[in-house]
Amino acid sequence: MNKETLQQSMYDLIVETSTNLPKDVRRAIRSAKERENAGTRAAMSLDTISNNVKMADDNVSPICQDTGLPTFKIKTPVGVNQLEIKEAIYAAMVQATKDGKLRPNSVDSLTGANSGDNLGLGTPVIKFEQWEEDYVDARLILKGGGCENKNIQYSLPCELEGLGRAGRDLDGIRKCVMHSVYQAQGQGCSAGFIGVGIGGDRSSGYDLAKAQLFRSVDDVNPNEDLRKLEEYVMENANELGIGTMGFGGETTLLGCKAGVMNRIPASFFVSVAYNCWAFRRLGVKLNAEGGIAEWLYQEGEKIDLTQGSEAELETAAADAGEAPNVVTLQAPITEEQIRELKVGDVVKINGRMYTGRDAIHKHLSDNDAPVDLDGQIIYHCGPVMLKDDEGSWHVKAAGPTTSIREEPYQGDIMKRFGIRAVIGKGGMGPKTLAALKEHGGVYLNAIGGAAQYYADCIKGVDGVDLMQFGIPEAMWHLNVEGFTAVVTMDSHGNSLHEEVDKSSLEKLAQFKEPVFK
Ligand SMILES: O=C(O)C[C@H](O)C(=O)O
Ligand code: SF4
Repeated sequence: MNKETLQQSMYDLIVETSTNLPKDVRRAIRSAKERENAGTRAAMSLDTISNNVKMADDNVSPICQDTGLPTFKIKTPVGVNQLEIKEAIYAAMVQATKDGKLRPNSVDSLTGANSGDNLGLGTPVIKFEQWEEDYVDARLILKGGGCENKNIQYSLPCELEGLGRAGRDLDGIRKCVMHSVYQAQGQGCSAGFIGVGIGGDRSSGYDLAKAQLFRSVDDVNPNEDLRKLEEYVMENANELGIGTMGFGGETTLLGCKAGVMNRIPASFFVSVAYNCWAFRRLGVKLNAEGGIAEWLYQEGEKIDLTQGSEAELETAAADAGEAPNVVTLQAPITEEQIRELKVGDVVKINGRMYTGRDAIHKHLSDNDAPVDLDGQIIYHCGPVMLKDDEGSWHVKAAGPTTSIREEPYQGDIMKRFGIRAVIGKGGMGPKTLAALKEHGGVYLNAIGGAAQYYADCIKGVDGVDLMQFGIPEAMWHLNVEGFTAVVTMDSHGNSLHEEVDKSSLEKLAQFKEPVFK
């Protein structure tokens, strides 16, 4: 294979995967849109997601700012030099990072240092397999961290909330899979896709689960039992009412694929890999020179998800038929302004906000803030940023990150620094809810994965602090216009997340009775 050609193919695979949602995934999202009633929060979120998918495609920019842990699966004929392919992938990763198609995402687990180019111990993941065909098949998945954190592994038999005993049989497996969807709530940017691995050990079980994510969304499982399981889960998981982003709604799951392998007598694992709606996985067949001969997962027409969608965030109703209260906020915000906000209100933000995620929250818990945060807004976000030749920073992608990781710190930090609003996704827990009430704060849920949509609202980067934490973790000072999010936790003790969790658990309990005997 020609070195340059191969490297270009790997680069194209990375860029396409990051920026262009596959056709099978688009089909699944379109069906979800068709099921949601116009005017609901779920329909509104799906419209934002649809716009975002189109913007990413048009701008050739990341669909979601979290370009994940890139995982390559490569099948090679006997005699092909796998080391050459590895080198080409490494070089393509570095280039794609420089070009803002990937976020620098490889972090030293002990020191926290970001390698800056996506290379490092264990990153990217490249798995090779030999096969009898005479061409190379290269596939890539960019699976982000929020959904990865919602993966779950069950060891049968076990007791499950809502569902009771899950035994060592197909019905026990069914219960685990239903539970896996419930426990993810909106935090993995639902509606999601799940890969289920039945059997194996703890590591091969997860590998099998993840391998299912390389199946086409609309294929049919050739194993009769697994086909029934997949169909059952698709039909019933959507009854849980978790909905897009966990806002409640008709579609919670967009795909379910299960695979099976043998186990040893003592172990019986059911492993579930959860993937967000931003299901970025593509593949190519290579020719003898290393050029792209064919793209995979691209059968059928390419759906423009924005076609036929009209609802905008601000016109969407909190409940069908009822227009939401739309409030414009500009920092510094007063306690009175915050106390007026209620769950379901739509907020449009103009002016300044500061990004802060994991490293910043830990830092602020025992250090002073680099800026005055009194009355200010914190955005849980790790953007993709590029510096131009003049040294100015530009936002390439900037959606929210999962807020629950900041639960141990958030309440204390808000009170200590006088922060009035935090924006993120997936909601937060009781400690933050109590702090919002006591201090007069609000939690705003942005649409997870809508990184282009939000990047477009950011009109300028006014500064940056704590760059030592790396690009995704630094505190960026952003100037925004019309940045839209929904109040999901208010200062009166109300939490939409708590409500949806409670009602979905009640619904989960309806699936307690045996189905597969
Ligand atoms: O790291 C991020 O930017 C987001 C992450 O994928 C998440 O879902 O929390
Ligand atoms: S922010 Fe949401 S859409 Fe993006 S990688 Fe994380 S889970 Fe996926």
